This record gives sequence, C-alpha cells and structure tokens, in this order.
Amino acid sequence: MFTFREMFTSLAPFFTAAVVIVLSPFVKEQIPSAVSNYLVSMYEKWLSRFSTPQVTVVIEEKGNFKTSNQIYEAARAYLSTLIPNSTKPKRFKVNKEGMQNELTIDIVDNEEVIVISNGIRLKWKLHVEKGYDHRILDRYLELSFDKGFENEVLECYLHHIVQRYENSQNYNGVRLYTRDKGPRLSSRPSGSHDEDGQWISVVLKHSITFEKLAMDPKQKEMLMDDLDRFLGRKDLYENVGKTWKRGYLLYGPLGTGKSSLIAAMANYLKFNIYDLNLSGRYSDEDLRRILLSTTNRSILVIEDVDCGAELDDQRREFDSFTLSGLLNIIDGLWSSCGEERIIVFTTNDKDKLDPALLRPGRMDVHVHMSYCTIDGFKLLATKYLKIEGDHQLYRQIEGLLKNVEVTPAEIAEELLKSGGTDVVLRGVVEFLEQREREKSKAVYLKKLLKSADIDVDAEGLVEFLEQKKLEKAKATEVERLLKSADIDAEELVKFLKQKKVEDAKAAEAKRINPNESDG
Ligand SMILES: Nc1ncnc2c1ncn2[C@@H]1O[C@H](COP(=O)(O)OP(=O)(O)OP(=O)(O)O)[C@@H](O)[C@H]1O
Repeated sequence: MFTFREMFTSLAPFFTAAVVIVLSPFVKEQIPSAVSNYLVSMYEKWLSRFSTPQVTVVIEEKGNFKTSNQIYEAARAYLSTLIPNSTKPKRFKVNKEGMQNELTIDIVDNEEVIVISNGIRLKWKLHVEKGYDHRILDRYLELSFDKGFENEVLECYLHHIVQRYENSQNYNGVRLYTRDKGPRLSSRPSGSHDEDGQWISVVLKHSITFEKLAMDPKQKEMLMDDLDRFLGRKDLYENVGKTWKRGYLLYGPLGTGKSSLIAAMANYLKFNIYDLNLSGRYSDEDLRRILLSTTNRSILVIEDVDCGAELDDQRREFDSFTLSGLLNIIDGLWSSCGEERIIVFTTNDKDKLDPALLRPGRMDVHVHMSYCTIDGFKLLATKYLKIEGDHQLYRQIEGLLKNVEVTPAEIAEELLKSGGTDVVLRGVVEFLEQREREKSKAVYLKKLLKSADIDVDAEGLVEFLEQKKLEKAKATEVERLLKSADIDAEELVKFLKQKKVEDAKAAEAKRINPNESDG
C-alpha cells in the first residue's frame, strides 16, 4: 500500500510538469485563460492536500509587564546546548566573561536551528529588531512546526524546556541575581534608570551555612525552624487564603553578618537570591516590574532599606519610588503574584526606618545581628583555627568582649592573620585591648567635653585621631622606603602626579555628567 505522502512524492513531478507546460507562454496562447486558471487552481488545491501548513509561535523576550519571559530565557539556554551537535546553524556566538569558568555558546539572529523532538520537526529562529542608533528595540524567538502539533509543542515540548531550565538553574548551586541597568542613553529622562534593566546572575560561591554563622544560638534555631515551617505550609497558606511568602528584617551594625545570613538562608533553602539596592533610582512602576520578574522559590533582598525609605512620599523626585510603592512590594496585591517567596530587608539602623515598614504583619520576623559574643567568638575560632574544646586565652577574650563592641567581621579578619593558634589568639587579645583603650579615651574625652559644654561626637573624634595616627605612621613608613635604595623616588613622584591629573579629570567628568559615573 502507498501512503499519501509516497503517492504525492511520486506524482508530484508529473503535475508540476503539467502546470509548467500550461503556464508556459507558448501553451498559454493555445488554450483559453479560463482553462489554464482552472488547471492552476486545481493544482494548488491538490498540492495543499499533501503539504502540511506550518504554525509559528512567537516567544518575546519581555512579557506584558516588560519583565523577562521565562520561556524565552529557557529556550535561549536550551538552544545554546544544541548548537555544538547541530548541522545548523552555520553561525553562532561564543563568550567567556570575567567570573565564568566555561565558554557560553549562543545563537545569533536570523540563523535557523532545526530540532527533531518526538518525531516533530521544529524550526527555531531568533529575531532582533534594532533602531536607527543600533539600539535593540525588540528580541523574540520564532518556533515553527507542522499544524496539528500545537498541543504537543505547547504542553510537552515547551514545558520540558522550562522545567529543564529551572533544574539547571539550581543544579550548579544557588544563583545570585543583580540588576543590570541596560544600555545608558543620554536621551533617557532623568527619573527611572531601569527601563531596560534586567537581572544578570552568577553562581553564588558562598559556602556559609547556619552552622558556620556566629549568632545567638537560640535566634539561629528559631530562624531555621521558621524557614522549615514556611516551606512545609503550602496547604495552610492556601486554606487561609494567604500568599505563600514570608518577610524578614535583618538589622544590626555593619559587619555583623546580615549578608552572610542571607547567603546561609539561600544555601539552606536552595533558593536563588535577587539582590536589589534601592539607591539605584527606581520608580514605583520599576519596583513592580522588578518584583514580577523574580521567580518562585527565591529570596528578594532589599539592602539598606533605610537609604531608600527615609524620604517621605512628597519629598521624592518626581518618578522615584514612593514609600507606598515599597509597601506594595511587601504586602500589596502585586506581592501576591508567585509563591514560595521570601523578602529580606536589611538595615544598619532600624530606628531610621519609617514606622509603616515596621507595623505588625509587614515583616514577619525581625532578626537582630549583634556584636560578637564569646559564643560567637568560639564558633569562629573553631572554624578558622580548628580549635577543639577550650583554650587558655578564652577567659581573657570573654572579659574583653563584654567590655567592647566588635563585629564578627572584625574578629574574622583577625583570625585570618598568619601564625599558629596561640599567635593569632594573642593578636586578637591585643586587638581587643586596643579597642578597650580607645573606648576609655572616648569616655574620658566625653567627660571633658561635657564639663566644657562642648557638643561633639567623642567616639568619632577618637576614631579620627586614631586614623590620623595611622596615616602618620604610614607616611613615616613611605619616607623610610623612599630612602632605601630599592625605590626610584622620581618615578614614584611622576606616577603620583599622573594619578592626580587622572583623578581630577574623572572628578570633572562626573561633575559635568553625573549619570555617566560608574558602571
Ligand atoms: N555572624 C557572622 N558569622 C560568621 N562570619 C561573619 C559574621 N558576620 C560577619 N562575618 C564575616 O565578615 C564578613 C562580612 O560580613 P557581612 O557582609 O555578612 O556583614 P553585613 O552585616 O552584611 O555587613 P554590611 O552591612 O556591611 O553589608 C563575612 O564575609 C564573614 O566572613
């Protein structure tokens, strides 16, 4: 038995020849046009019975809210894995950027990639539309296949690609996303800077876990229980009609481990981190878009929220975000899109926050990251110096830690210094004693200033004087080095002069166009 397709293949040359003859000028003259038209239309009808019409699905880079379209991203990643083993395309891109270990292969526009999946022939093509100034206006993928396979393609094939993408995102560990502002345009209005912004990511190479974190043990346990409960309560959230999300406020001085705690949470939950710094001039609309472009099972970190939230709504620039815009992210309707989401706010100074941000129900858990305690110190010493059990200097260190405020970051810095355990711990003692001396100087100075009725920040003054002392010591050291035979003083002076000129130029450029500063 012949199949239709086989019959078509064998008869096609005869029909084609017949139509060519009918259409040739000589034959056309001999037969009436009505007859030749009829023959051609019959031929087309016959042809359409055997050739299958194509369907094309358009997958745009940005969704309706100008947020990134996950299918587009998944398809780009998927296509790049196909390139090395595909006969098509003939052109493709290859890249390796700073922090990446591997080469990344990517498709280029207008090159076809052909895939056969479950017997369906699929043709992929990337389209890039550019403006007169070569700026990219639009990017989309076209996926074409035979009509009749719509369900298989939409429900199985594309679904599989997205699933594969999500798995691969977590496969290499937690990813850290940060905001890339997109191309800088001089014509852009001075308000929003995020119009073309998108998230860019790297794998988070932070091996911190809760176990390695120096913080109050009870608080640590409470936090881990809270995260476990959150993960296991999908049904409860659904039953009570609450969005499956949780908010944490981490507050405490610089270097007490807020960022480390976020990394530990992400490693614990295997959630990606989206890191947003509010100093990036976002409008309310930007914030909504940014929120919508984050994925489920992720932690959205809003760092130093006091910097963004200290201005009230009236005093803000015209299209900069407002406090209510920020609150909408936490508990407004927009925040109910997606599930299994965590929002973390960090601040060095909780008192600076607008009370609206602290109202009950806004942030579910407040975590205070404090200065180093003896328990925290012992934990760090065990990790950094591999000390098992007790050490003779612990009592002295405990006494000193009760008296001065040092951050775990400062202690970590001391513990990283070279030398054996005893040398390093003695270094810690010296460091703490120095801080103790500074503290008593500040207390003494404060007393003096008070008695003279002078209102200045005594600690700041002591710190300033210590800094000056340090600088003076450095200057003496430079002088000593210059006098030694190894250093060519003239070369050095030339270099410093040159640097001064460059710094001045950079400062001037920044003054003329502040938007063209960093990045
Ligand atoms: N509680 C901690 N436990 C263990 N290590 C810590 C802790 N706090 C700080 N460190 C060490 O100090 C470094 C800096 O700390 P981290 O960036 O987490 O502090 P932070 O509170 O987020 O500071 P900032 O407010 O400046 O961002 C960390 O990489 C880590 O090595």
